[in-house]
Amino acid sequence: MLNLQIHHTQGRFVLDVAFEAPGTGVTALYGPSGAGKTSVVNMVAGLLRPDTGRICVNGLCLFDSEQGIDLPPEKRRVGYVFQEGRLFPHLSVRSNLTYGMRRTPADLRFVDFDEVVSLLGIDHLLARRPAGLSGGEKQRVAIGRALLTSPAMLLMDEPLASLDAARKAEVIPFIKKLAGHVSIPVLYVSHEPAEIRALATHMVALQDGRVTASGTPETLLTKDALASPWDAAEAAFPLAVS
Ligand SMILES: Nc1ncnc2c1ncn2[C@@H]1O[C@H](COP(=O)(O)OP(=O)(O)OP(=O)(O)O)[C@@H](O)[C@H]1O
Repeated sequence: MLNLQIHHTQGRFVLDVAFEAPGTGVTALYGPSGAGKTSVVNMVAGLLRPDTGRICVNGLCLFDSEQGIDLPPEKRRVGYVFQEGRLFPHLSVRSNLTYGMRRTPADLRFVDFDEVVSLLGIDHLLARRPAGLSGGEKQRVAIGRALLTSPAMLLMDEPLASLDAARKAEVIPFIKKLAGHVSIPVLYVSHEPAEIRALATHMVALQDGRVTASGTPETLLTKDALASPWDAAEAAFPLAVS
């Protein structure tokens, strides 16, 4: 189970978020630009410190302001996949993959190199450098690198945002397969309903720094349940720029 309850003020933006999500499978963090999705993910990763609150993953507390717990990022055992992969350009795909694995103590490793390479279909890419990969291939390698640290949780912040529709369709089945393969929670930021329907078993909708809904994509991604705040925001945008 992921239990999160945070309060944080950054500039004029107030984040007041609380939700529970399953301890395995993909939970989508859904909402329009500026809702606070990346801030939440960065707080789980330990890159941003909430003013107050509590963040626990499957019984391990990463942050608890009342108890004075604030684990540094390297102690949180969280794998992070960013929008644009951020692979090391000077290293081969194999060395990119083994980078995090080598930094994880042997007794904490539960993910096997060959297993991940086969799961993500990247065996034929191992000798190449990132510059010689397509966008979809780069993201599959970035996912493999994060997974090979044997994380207690995987954070994915719009990992498909830089890809076109065909590349997205190529990567989604791999993410789905890996989420079914490992028993850790995956927190997946997206503002695309189709992506969420394809991948997530649970979703949390954010708007203006608050949770507006939490439940299954099937129940929440209906026009009545979620469309109105989005439609209103999107309808206002063209007026604002005209
Ligand atoms: N360091 C900061 N100081 C002040 N405000 C900030 C800071 N970082 C983020 N914000 C504000 O916090 C709000 C939430 O930002 P965040 O990046 O978490 O949203 P998001 O939902 O991930 O958006 P997007 O989908 O565009 O990435 C925004 O209004 C942003 O301008």
